[in-house]
Amino acid sequence: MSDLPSRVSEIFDPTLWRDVQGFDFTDITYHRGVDRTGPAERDLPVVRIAFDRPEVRNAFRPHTVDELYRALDHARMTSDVAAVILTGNGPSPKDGGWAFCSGGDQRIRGRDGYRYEAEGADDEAPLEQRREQIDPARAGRLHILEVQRLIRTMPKVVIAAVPGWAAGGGHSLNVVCDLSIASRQHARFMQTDANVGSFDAGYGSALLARQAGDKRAREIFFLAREYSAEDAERWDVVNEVVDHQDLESLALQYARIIATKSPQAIRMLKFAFNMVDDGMAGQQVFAGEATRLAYMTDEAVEGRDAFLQRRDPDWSGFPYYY
Ligand SMILES: CC(C)(COP(=O)(O)OP(=O)(O)OC[C@H]1O[C@@H](n2cnc3c(N)ncnc32)[C@H](O)[C@@H]1OP(=O)(O)O)[C@@H](O)C(=O)NCCC(=O)NCCSC(=O)c1cc(O)c2ccccc2c1O
Repeated sequence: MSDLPSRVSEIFDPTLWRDVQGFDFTDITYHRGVDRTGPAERDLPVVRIAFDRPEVRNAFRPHTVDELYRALDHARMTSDVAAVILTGNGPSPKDGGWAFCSGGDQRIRGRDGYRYEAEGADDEAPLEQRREQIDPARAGRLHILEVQRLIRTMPKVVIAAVPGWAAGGGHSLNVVCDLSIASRQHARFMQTDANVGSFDAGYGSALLARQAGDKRAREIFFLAREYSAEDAERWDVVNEVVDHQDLESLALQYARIIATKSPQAIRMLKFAFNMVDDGMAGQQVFAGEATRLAYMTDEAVEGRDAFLQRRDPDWSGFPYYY
């Protein structure tokens, strides 16, 4: 039996998870679901990835985004993982506030994007000192957009479990996830981009308009008003609202149900849902999986074998289906 992981969040149940080895993350946590009820511990087909900067409402800096990308990409390439839960640890040790993610860390935003801090920088330092800690050799980044694309194109279902604030770039991350569950007591939503002179003019706005409708999406961005979990459910920004204590268990339940379905059917469906909005890039992702299916057929094997055996392919056994 593996050791129980530490309780990274007040609503995290350590008996249901193990640490994923091989990573030394500072800004996120990464766990694999486990079933410890039987005689032998068994991995479950789900991982949990969480922002772990609760003292700043889980705002992300470039380093956070690097870690998030690595964990998601690892989950993408782990062939017995069906679903990913993306959430935020909490509450804040400073004031007890909960957050999913409050977007880019405004303290290290430069004119070219969000800036890396030098090795060993003090995360508790006051604002002026933080600016001095910025690494001048590294360009500013906006690569949360790369994370959005990874969530969108990974052949697994990504479930946002929103325990508190989803604001700015954190609001957009919720929009990009395949499914969302929100805490009745603590989840709050606000699209603050325009307050701080930023704008997610990609998925964060266009996909929101698909989900909530065009007028509502404009309202959410233009007025930047706080809205509740119940509003989010009514406006199709989340799938379900649940009591705070039950948030993670419901997310896990979603993931376990998804894992009972055909992996092939789930990835074809995810990419089919995306395709109409993702243009030729969406077609490419869907088509890649269609090619994989084709490779599994005798017809495609005949094409390959004929080439390798230096003969003409014999297609006679393969009708022109209609
Ligand atoms: C999220 C809030 C509405 C929560 O309000 P609340 O009153 O509950 O909490 P506080 O405001 O007191 O916050 C507690 C504590 O956390 C610090 N903090 C919160 N958010 C951030 C943040 N984003 N960056 C840095 N620090 C943050 C806050 O200062 C307090 O610290 P103390 O030291 O005082 O304790 C509210 O906090 C809020 O509105 N936050 C800001 C939300 C925001 O505007 N986010 C940025 C939007 S822009 C963005 O995210 C973005 C990023 C990208 O990379 C993009 C890339 C490409 C296109 C667009 C992008 C984009 O839009």
